[in-house]
Parts: sequence; C-alpha cells; structure tokens
Amino acid sequence: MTARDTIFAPATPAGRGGVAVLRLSGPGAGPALAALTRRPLPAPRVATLAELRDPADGAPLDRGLVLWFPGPGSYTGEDVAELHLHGGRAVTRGVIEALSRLDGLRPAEPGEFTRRAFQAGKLDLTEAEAVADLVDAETRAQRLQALRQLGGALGRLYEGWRAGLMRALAMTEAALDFPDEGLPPDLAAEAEALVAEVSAAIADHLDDAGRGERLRDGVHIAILGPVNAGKSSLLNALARRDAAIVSDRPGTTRDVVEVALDLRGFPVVLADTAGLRDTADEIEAEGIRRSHRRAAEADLRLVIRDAAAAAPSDPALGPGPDVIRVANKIDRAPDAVLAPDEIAISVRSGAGLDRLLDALAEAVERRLTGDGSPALTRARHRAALLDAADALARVPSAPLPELAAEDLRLALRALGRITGRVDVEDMLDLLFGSFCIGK
Ligand SMILES: Nc1nc2c(ncn2[C@@H]2O[C@H](COP(=O)(O)OP(=O)(O)OP(=O)(O)O)[C@@H](O)[C@H]2O)c(=O)[nH]1
Ligand SMILES: [K+]
Ligand SMILES: [Mg+2]
Repeated sequence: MTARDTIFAPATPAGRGGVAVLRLSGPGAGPALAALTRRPLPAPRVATLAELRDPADGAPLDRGLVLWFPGPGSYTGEDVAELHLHGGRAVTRGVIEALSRLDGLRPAEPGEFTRRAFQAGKLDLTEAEAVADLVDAETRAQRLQALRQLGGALGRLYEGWRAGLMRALAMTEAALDFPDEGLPPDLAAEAEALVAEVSAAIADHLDDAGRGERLRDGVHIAILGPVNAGKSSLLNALARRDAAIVSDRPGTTRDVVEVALDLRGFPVVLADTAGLRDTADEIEAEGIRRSHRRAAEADLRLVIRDAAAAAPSDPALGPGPDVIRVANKIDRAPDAVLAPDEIAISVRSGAGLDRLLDALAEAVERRLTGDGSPALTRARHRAALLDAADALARVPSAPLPELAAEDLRLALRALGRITGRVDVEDMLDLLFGSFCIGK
C-alpha cells in the first residue's frame, strides 16, 4: 500500500446555513482532528462537542460536534473525520484554510469520497451511481429507485448473471483442459442451460421499455391538439407558472416549450406544442412539424380539443394506448358530447383538472413500474448489456469450444464493466478450485 493523500471537502452546500459538515478521509484525518481539537481522538462514531482551533496559531475557529470513524469501517474504508460546524462562510473558510496548511491534506476532487469507497470495495459502480442519483433525486419515485440501487439490488442482479456465466465458462474451459476425456455430457448441458438462462434474463431486462432510465430522466408527455384548444393554458396550469404564452390568437405557440414536473411523486417532462392546422405560414408550418416529431417521440400523448369543436381529424391525434384525450373549455360548453375515454376539463375554472392529474399519474406509473424487479437505470448499463447479449448469442453456435469460451469471456467482461468487477481470471481460479471434474 502506498501512502495516500488525505482529502477534505464540505459535505453540505456552500453559503449560510444552520450546520455545515466538513469531511476528511485518509491517513491524515486522525492527526488533523487531534490537531484541530488539541486532544486525543474521541471515541469512534460518537458525536463529541469540541473547541476547534487553528493548529498553526491557536486562533479559535468554531465550537461544534466532531465524529471519528476509524477505517476500514467507514464510508471510504479509510480513516474518516467529520466536523459539524456552524454554517457560516467565515467559519467554513477558516477551517478549510487551517486544514490546507496541514501536511498531506488537500481539497477533494468531485466524487472522490465515493471513488475511494468504490476502490475500497465498499460500493460497486451501480451503487456509486445510485449515490449520485440519490443526491439528484427530485421525486419520491426517483428516491425509491436510487435507494434500491444503493442497497445493491441492481448490482446483485448483474453479479448473479456473472456468477452463472462464470460457471458456464469454467465448464467450457474444463473441456479444453481435458480434451481426451471431453466434457461429461451433463456438464455440457448445464453450461448450455446457464447461457440460455442468462441470455433470456438479459433480454427481458433490456426489453423493459427504458423504465428505469425514464424514472431518472422523466416520462415525456406531449400536449397536442388543434390551435386554440388551450394547450399552453393547460401546460401553465399544470406547471403552476406562465411557462408558455397564451392568447386568443390561433397559432400562438411555435416552439416546443418543456417543463419538468413532479407529478404525484413521478418525474415527468411536459411539452407544449404548436397547434395542428393547415397553414401557409412557413414558421408556423415548421412549428407543426416539430409538434409531429414530438408526438412520435413522447412516451404519452395528451390530446386536447375545444369541447365545443369536433374531435380533431389529424391522425397524430387519434386514440391509442399511450393517449389521454381531453375536452377543454367545458365552462363554455357544459352540454358537449364526449367520447367515453375523454376527460372533460376547464383550465379556466379548474374543473376536471384533478381527474386529469389522476389519469396522468396512473399512466405514468404504469409506464414506470414493471414487475417490481430492479430496472435498468443508465445508458451505460444498456450498452454493456447489449455487448454481453451479442457475445452470448454467438455461444450456442460456436464452431469450437475455444471460441465459445472467448465469447463467454467477452460477455463476462461486459457485465463486469457495469459493476466495476472485471477480475475474470481471479474468479475463474476460485471457481476452478472448487470445481470437481475428476482431476
Ligand atoms: N373559456 C375558456 N377559455 C379557455 C380555456 N382554456 C384556455 N382558454 C382560452 O383559449 C385561448 C387559447 O388558449 P391557448 O392556451 O393559447 O391555446 P393553445 O392551444 O396553446 O393555442 P395555440 O398555441 O395557438 O395552438 C386563450 O384565450 C385562453 O385564455 C378554458 O378552459 N375555458
Ligand atoms: K392560442
Ligand atoms: Mg399554445
């Protein structure tokens, strides 16, 4: 082991606040804490009140709680100290300056605490990503997904597949090592079954329609309809602010206007679009092309019409599985005839908006919750899983066991990239050790 820098950084946002937490990690954390408090280290993991003074000149810095987490039982696996300071700029700056003057201490790079935790084997990469997701989570559903991933659910799923493939590889390699005897037929069958099982599981996981990624980024909902139906008015009502221009002039909206929302705990990105109609205006026509594009890309389409007008004839506005249909302005047309699936609303009076929100939330939830198994959450994972699936697809028809083994290795390496465990050879040694094939 080489001696490492000791890093420190505020764990709370800069600026004024009740409490600011400063964290230190590395071999110098203990000596630094002792130097600041001028006493022996406190009992591990017990919040202890202490006077903090500048080790250089004894100038008082703050009075606050300090915590001591000796490695390896800490977040980073190293010695960690935490200072709970009064949350003022001068206090934090003073302590940071004092720490900077100590030998072997330096400010942490972004993500460096979690990076050290990963290197110490405290977290796999999916869990490290979950830490970032949890910090960024803005809705209840995002928080729950990140917590599940942080708990290792996703990493365990991928590691489970890796273990299965590792076994299949060990069996295939055994056939190479003992060519005279050949692989006992039951082992060959088991290896084949393992590969088929993992391939099917990966295909299922890839096929979940981007559920987890959607939960991170938001479900995309496009508001579509004829001019003046009240699309922009509805966007503003749902966003509770004047995000889009509303006017009684048909063709007001030209550009797509997006608003990110927390919809009953689910993240959505709502897009207002240009009203659909035949037009000679070039700019409006471009806006309408963008509406059509948005309609095609959206996860859900919210199609809105004026209740007093006929249902729109544009095929982009027809019914469909991902369409929610709305008749607006019922304040002006209380006796309007509605289709069975249409929700009557008035953006002006607020009537029906709760029912619309219920319907939207239900559609979004359906889109986001699959069978409850951990969802694929990142494009990075998807790319690696596609690589693994490609390699596995070649295994059953490999003309030589050497080539099957090579493809299994490729698949293992791809899966290992997701969790950050790429030690195929080590694991193979271990497996071989426990693997009884008669020699
Ligand atoms: N009476 C009534 N008027 C409404 C209602 N909702 C919107 N409006 C009015 O309808 C007109 C058009 O509203 P917009 O929100 O601009 O309609 P739009 O669908 O975005 O129109 P374009 O962008 O031109 O396609 C405005 O004058 C709104 O005030 C409603 O529920 N009742
Ligand atoms: K309008
Ligand atoms: Mg508009």
